[in-house]
Amino acid sequence: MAKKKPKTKQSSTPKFKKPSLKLTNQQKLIFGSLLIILGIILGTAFLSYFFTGKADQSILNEFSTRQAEADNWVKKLGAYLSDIFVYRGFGIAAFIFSGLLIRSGLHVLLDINYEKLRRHWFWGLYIILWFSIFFGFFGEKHAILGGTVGFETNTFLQDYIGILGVSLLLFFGLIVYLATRFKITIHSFIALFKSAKKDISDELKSNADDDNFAFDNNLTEEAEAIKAAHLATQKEAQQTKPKPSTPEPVKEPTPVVEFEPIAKPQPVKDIPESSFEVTAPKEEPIEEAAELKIETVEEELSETDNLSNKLVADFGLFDPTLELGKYQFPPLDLLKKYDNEGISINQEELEGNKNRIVETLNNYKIGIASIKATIGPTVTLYEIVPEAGVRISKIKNLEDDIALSLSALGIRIIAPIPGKGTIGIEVPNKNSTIVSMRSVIASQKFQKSDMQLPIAFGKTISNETFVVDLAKMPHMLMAGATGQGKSVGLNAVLTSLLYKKHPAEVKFVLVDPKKVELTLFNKIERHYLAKLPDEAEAIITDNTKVINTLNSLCIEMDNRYEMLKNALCRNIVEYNTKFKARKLNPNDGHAFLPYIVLVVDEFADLIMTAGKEVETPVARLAQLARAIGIHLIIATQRPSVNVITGIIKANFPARIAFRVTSKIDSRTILDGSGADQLIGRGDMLYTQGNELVRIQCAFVDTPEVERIVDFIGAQKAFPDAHLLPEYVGEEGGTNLDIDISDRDKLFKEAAEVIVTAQQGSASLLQRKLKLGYNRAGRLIDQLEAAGIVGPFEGSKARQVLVPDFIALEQLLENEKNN
Ligand SMILES: Nc1ncnc2c1ncn2[C@@H]1O[C@H](COP(=O)(O)OP(=O)(O)OP(=O)(O)O)[C@@H](O)[C@H]1O
Repeated sequence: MAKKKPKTKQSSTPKFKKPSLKLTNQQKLIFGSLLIILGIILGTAFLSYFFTGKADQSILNEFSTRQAEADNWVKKLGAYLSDIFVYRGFGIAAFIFSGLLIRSGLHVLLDINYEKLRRHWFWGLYIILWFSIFFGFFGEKHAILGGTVGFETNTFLQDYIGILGVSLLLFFGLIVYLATRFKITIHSFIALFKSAKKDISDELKSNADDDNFAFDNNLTEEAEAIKAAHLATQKEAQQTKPKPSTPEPVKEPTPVVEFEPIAKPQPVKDIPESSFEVTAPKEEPIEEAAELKIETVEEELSETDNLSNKLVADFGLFDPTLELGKYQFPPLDLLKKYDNEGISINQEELEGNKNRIVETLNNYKIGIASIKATIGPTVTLYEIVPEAGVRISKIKNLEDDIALSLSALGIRIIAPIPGKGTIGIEVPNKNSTIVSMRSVIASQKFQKSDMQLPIAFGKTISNETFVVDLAKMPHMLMAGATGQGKSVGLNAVLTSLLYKKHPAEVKFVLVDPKKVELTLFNKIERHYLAKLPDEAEAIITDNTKVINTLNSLCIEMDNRYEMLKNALCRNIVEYNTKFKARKLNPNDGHAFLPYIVLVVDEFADLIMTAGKEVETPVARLAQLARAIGIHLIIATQRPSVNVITGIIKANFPARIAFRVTSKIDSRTILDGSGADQLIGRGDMLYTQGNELVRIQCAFVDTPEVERIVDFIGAQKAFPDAHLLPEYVGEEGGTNLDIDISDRDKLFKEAAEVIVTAQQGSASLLQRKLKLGYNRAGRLIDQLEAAGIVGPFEGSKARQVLVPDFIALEQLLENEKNN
């Protein structure tokens, strides 16, 4: 705000301003329609000139004589204007003037961006001149084609550079036009030839899908080239091998929608002064300010936008689901209906419980002003308003007494209920009802949700379906003693995503040390799972492989951040939207990014066996991965502090607790008690940092999951699971042919340190070069790859294979020459 520009203009360029912006709506209507009418008059006159031009020649000198009559459809004015624009001017290219006028009228009428209009005029005049000079070649016989300007300019140029020179000049002009206007590059031509070659071979192989080809034939050349690149990258992104047959089903082109430029963050210096001026809050209405700001940003973006708009107009938005275009989501029928679904109210039980609560509280001299019951699937919430003057802590302390009087497990007192001003007592129902997965998936709330990664967990105490967005959580910690519903909870999460997300949009990395819980999902490996390259199984059951996978996810995260940075996007949603709008070129390394959900079923086991090696990448992912679409779900039976360490806890704001056995466990997971008072069988507490919500988790049984994965597994899949980046562990040792260009900047210095000390240890590098362990370790790997140190020898330092500096210099020199 403080930076808002004072009214004084700086001495710099009083640049070409846009005065017409201030037209009122009435003025816009008048001026816009005038321009359109002028354009039509001009077009009609020009057209008529081709038929009546000769006849009208005689009256050109009698413009002021009223009796002289012209044959032109727009009479004397038409004849006169046509003579100037067509005959004396630019020949048939003069029609472009009429087009430009009509376009200008539309811009004024519809208040479309004026900057764009300026460009249209510029390029319009450029084309007029180009065509006029080009047709000047035929000027002697057909003067009307190029007009006098075209003919004269052409012959003038010919006098100096000859026919060949003029032709080459025109060709150059064409290249300038295509390259500047449509951003055509030599690569697009190459891609075009490649795609044309591929098209021909495809056509030879199968003549099917006439529609697609008909559509393809309509494509402009450069658009086709980029489409080819898009399709190629789409496949690459899915790590597919080239498929021999079956041409991709191409979507119907969608109608062009007037584009809305996405405001990119701009370096301050690039924003012209005017945009600061208009954002001054007091002086300008908000819409006006926004409009102008968009314009200035657009100036920069316009060329890319032009191309992407054109591509979108030609092919529609990029559709990541196209490769599995015929994929069908699992139908609801695969999920089971339960008989005891739906809440049945047992009036007697309600009354009984109410009376007992009132009695117990009365026994302790606590009066109640009112009491109200809300019946949920497993528990009923009694909300009481105590009489004035009753201390809340007094009621809270009576938890055990109330439990005793009600002779029920799992009583929880919420005092007070946040935001309600009442005290809640949750009492389990005698006959709990099952919340079926089917009912929550079928709910409007889930079906209509527009969340990125919606998860239908179950139902709240007021019997509402509870749907949350995993993308917003952004990571989830799940704890619960054995047999309390964790695995069912994980299945509910996965099922929700399977019902809502296309295989191209989300990928799971499943870690299941118990080896049984998630095995079922093997069937959808090529649809939904992600794995390390060269791994046979996508579901990870071996702890050492988990470490590699986690590190590989870290690499994926870094790669994605790089892509986002290059695309000037802040998160995956912006990035994917931009990619779909074809504003990001796959040739620049861009690709559609699916969400990645990492599910670890037994985290305690992992931490016990691998400790820091697991904790570090998990913490790193949890801290950083939210913006780039990697989300973690970690489940554990033992929510003790050495499993859920401080750093992990701090980065998992969303927590789910099923029943745990002790208050301490409850505190570890929820930062408070409550989980120890749950009744099990899917009864859970959910928190996302603030209040606790009690939920009955939806029940999805193994046969149901089996039916779903069978249904998906039977459909056409990607050729392989989604491949994560390769990660070579410290003991990996196999992938030592590290590229010279990928070497650490300190490689040479490190080599000198090692050779001087004749001792190949990472800790030496850490000390001498002041490096972290990871970087020092990487350097040692690179030194091994270069043959400067020997292989890993356990606790001993590695052998140094280069005796002195001179040998080292020689070795490095030789490397360069190879
Ligand atoms: N939401 C639910 N509704 C009804 N019953 C449930 C629900 N969740 C779990 N159960 C019951 O509890 C049993 C155990 O659940 P589950 O296998 O999910 O436990 P778990 O916490 O994963 O145990 P473990 O850690 O030993 O694998 C289920 O077989 C089922 O009978």
